[in-house]
Amino acid sequence: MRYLKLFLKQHKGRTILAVLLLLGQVVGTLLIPALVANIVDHGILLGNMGVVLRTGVQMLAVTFLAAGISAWGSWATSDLAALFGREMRSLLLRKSQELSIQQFDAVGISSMITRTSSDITNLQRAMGMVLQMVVPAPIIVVVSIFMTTMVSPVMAVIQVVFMAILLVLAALILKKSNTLSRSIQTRLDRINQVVREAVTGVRVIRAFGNEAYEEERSGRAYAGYADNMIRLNRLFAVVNPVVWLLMGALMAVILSVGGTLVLGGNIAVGQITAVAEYSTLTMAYLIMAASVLTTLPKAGACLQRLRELLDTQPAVFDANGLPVNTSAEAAAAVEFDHVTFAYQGAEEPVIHDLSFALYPGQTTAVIGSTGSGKSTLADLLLRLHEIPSGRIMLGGADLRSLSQLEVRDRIGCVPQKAFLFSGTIAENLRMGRKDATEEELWQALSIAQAEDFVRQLPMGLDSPVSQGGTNFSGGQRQRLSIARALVKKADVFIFDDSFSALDVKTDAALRKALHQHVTKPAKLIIAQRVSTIADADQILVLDQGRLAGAGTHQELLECCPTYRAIVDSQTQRKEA
Ligand SMILES: Nc1ncnc2c1ncn2[C@@H]1O[C@H](COP(=O)(O)OP(=O)(O)OP(=O)(O)O)[C@@H](O)[C@H]1O
Repeated sequence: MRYLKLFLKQHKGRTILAVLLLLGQVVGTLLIPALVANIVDHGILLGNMGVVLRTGVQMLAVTFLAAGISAWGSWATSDLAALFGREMRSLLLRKSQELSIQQFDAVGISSMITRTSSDITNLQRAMGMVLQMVVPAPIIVVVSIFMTTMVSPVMAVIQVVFMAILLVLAALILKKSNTLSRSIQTRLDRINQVVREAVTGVRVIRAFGNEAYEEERSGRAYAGYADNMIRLNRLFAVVNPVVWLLMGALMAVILSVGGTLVLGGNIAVGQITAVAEYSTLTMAYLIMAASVLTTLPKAGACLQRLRELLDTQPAVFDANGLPVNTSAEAAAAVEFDHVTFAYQGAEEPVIHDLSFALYPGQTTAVIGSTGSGKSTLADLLLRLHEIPSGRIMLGGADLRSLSQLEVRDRIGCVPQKAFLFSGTIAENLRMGRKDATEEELWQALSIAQAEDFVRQLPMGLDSPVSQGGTNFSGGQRQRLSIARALVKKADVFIFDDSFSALDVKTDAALRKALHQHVTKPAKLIIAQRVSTIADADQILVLDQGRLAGAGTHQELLECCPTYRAIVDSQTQRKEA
């Protein structure tokens, strides 16, 4: 609700305009029955043609005016609702960028997509309908009851009784639909998840002949959703007949009582017509309002899911105002100082008391068995997680005293999974630096050993990249993602297992080019292949998050059993 209130406050002008237009529409609607009573009682019954014509023209004018205002009102409310949707989506996107990787993973990609698409669409729709159908209802009800009381208090009581029955019915349905509506969005999350997995994992599914299992799994997700929807629709299926029944009954009672009053000479015929119209109007607006209200639990559940996310405090945040404690004599580009880190819920830290430094112009390699914490190390340097103990210095400044933007601006990273965005090659390369010239892009491609294949593409730098970069091979994707990082003018480059999809020759050529052309920044190469890292200035050997050794290839061969074991395992594999 807070976000809704905030939005309405921020867009006070538009909100007031929408409400005023709705009021205009209501006034127009309420004027018609009064004019009808006038035309019947003072025109038709008295045979006064002048009144009939004048009132007829007035009715036409009011109808046209009300229709115009109503159209403008609908446009204004739809506009407001669309703006609300847009702002909520922006807020959500901003928040998803602020959350730490662990917090993001806890929400899940599928749920994030459902929240950004379906949840906000539901809210947007609900907002438009509330403004158009719920807000006018109380005014119509009050004015109708007042006007009916003026004609006959008995008929006003009849109106109130029928309204009460309708409201009780709506409340019962609302209560029942509440639980169902809440679980629908969660089931939609599940559908999103299975469909996403089935689509992105289509190759694996086919390779393993798992189509039947996937079909069964998605079938279960669809059935769960459909089951809930069917139950909800069944509930609403009784609403229409009951409503028509109530309307019919109300008309019958109003006309019978009204007829008796006319025959008794207590009221005029036209007044019954007006009361009948007021009753129809009131019931119609109440029904519309009630039908909107029945959708509110679903919108409420959506709002709750969005609030959960928007209210989450990012685990990693910028320490605004903290002095940047740069030590002037810092020689290291990066320094890990007794860093320990554990994932949430894990019993053991994944990084234990780790200390090392990266120096400008030097290449540091990290090697270790799978799961030894190599990628986590890179993530910590990018400040994707907050460290509970120790400190990481970037250019002599504690990472925590720098803004996340600055940290990521000074680091060029090639993640383990080469991911490209849909667009063109040039657009992907310019992600790190918008103003990079074509010459700089070609230079980065050349170092990344990607120049040849890009030059062979008919559209060169403007060649299209499909979502995730699936129109390129694994090795091409990796080289493009290396080039993308190199376009950035960074102090530190991280290559997280980025050479694994390259053949040994390309791997060697790439490292040679890096050595020749990327001379000033510090380079951190995470790798599995000893051949990739053997010529590094410094090699760090990780073993279950602990530093098992540090030194050059030769030094480690002599004094680090873990490194020797890795080297032996790879040489034996080659010999075998
Ligand atoms: N988001 C996460 N939540 C919980 N545990 C995680 C998460 N990411 C990694 N881990 C755990 O942390 C440990 C280290 O993972 P990490 O990815 O850093 O290893 P790695 O050395 O890079 O492995 P690989 O060479 O296979 O890429 C693993 O045991 C892994 O299960």
